Amino acid sequence: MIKCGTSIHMEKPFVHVLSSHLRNQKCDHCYAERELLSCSGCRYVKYCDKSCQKSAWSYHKNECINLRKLPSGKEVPNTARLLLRLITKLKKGGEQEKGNYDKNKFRFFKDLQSHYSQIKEDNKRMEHAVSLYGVLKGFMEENNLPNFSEFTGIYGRVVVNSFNILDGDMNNLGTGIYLGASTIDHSCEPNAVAVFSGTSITIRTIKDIPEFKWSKVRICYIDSLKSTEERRSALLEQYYFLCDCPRCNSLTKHNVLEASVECQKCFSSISYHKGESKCPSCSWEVPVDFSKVYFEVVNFTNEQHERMNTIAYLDACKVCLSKQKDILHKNSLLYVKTMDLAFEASLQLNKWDDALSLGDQLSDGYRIYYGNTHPVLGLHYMKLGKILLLKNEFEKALETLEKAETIIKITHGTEHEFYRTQLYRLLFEAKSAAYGL
Ligand SMILES: C[S@@+](CC[C@H](N)C(=O)[O-])C[C@H]1O[C@@H](n2cnc3c(N)ncnc32)[C@H](O)[C@@H]1O
Repeated sequence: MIKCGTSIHMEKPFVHVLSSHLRNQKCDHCYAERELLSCSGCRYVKYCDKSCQKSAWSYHKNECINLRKLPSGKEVPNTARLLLRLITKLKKGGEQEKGNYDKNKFRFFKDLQSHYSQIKEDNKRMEHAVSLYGVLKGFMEENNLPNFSEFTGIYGRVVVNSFNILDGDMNNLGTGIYLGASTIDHSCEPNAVAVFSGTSITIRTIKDIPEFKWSKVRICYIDSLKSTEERRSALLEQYYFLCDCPRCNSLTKHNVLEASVECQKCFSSISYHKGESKCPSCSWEVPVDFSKVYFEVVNFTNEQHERMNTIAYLDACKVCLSKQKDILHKNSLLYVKTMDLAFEASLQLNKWDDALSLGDQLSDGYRIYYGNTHPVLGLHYMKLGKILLLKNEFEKALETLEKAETIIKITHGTEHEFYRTQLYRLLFEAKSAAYGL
């Protein structure tokens, strides 16, 4: 038995690339945020010190020559840089590099799934591949560039096996390929999670795994705050498989709650979208004319969510929430998604009272859709704890931060920098203030 909160795999990236929007803030090699020195060759990438620059030279040297020619202010797409590094590495012996995922089990880059035939049939992906091939042609000598068919195989392996490299706060920092970790399949009800220290990946169990086998480890490839239909179509579109995990397959509590309405007598959930029209708890019957107002609310909310694709507006969220009141159940997906947007918007506006009341309810929604031991839930409690500290509500802050600690100890571990620096500091502050130390 492997207990939850165990690190079962650690690995450095086979290749990685820092997102270009962060190149003036973070070291291109270790992703640390310090004072940076530009590479004297290209002036495009920056490092925190000479040692990082030296370590990065093996994969930067080739791109450096090309980045020098780049007109100032022009950016190279992240995937193009990743591919450039990858192709160069494969040419220089990387094909023989093994990525272990167990003591005696390993894979080479060629062993990664490419979904070659599906990619060839996928117009969107083929357009992307053609445009990246064009960028690389401008960057590489022709004899170093694989032919287009070989390139499509490499491109397929990249899109199917890449990990988003995240910081402790779950902000996206870059993209990496990890040969060993890429063996792990997906489940919408995962038993493991990937966390990062700089560019290194760690896979940690978030549930106990009896009779541990690698083939039983599952991480979640996508955001869980989605309906079964949305998750399945995202996985099919991006990874070319139809998910048949327990959450997708059965009538689990999420499945029932996804599109549920609120019983107007006892506030239980009624799985209206799935055809239920009677409250399973008190037998209250949904009125016949209910569907008109239900679909009006659902359509209105969906339109607003689409408008808030890049930025959430607190006022718009509040209008949605007031329309949803007494119609959608508090744990229905659309309600939770609206709360999620409203919470983010209130943080952006420093509206702490709004954030606290939204955040409290949102915790329950997160527990349902992300599960009890997910980094998103741990970070959420941390955000609430910080606000409570700001508002001098020290005892509540401590209680909330302890909830964060219980989760982050499992998902990140106490050795993770995020725990040691950020969470530990907040806990110390809350304890000192709560006990008057
Ligand atoms: C990163 S790879 C995972 C390892 C892969 N199974 C392998 O053997 O290389 C991602 C691919 O694995 C397959 N896969 C992952 N999770 C799956 C699941 N739950 N059901 C079916 N196929 C899955 C899909 O083909 C997907 O594109």
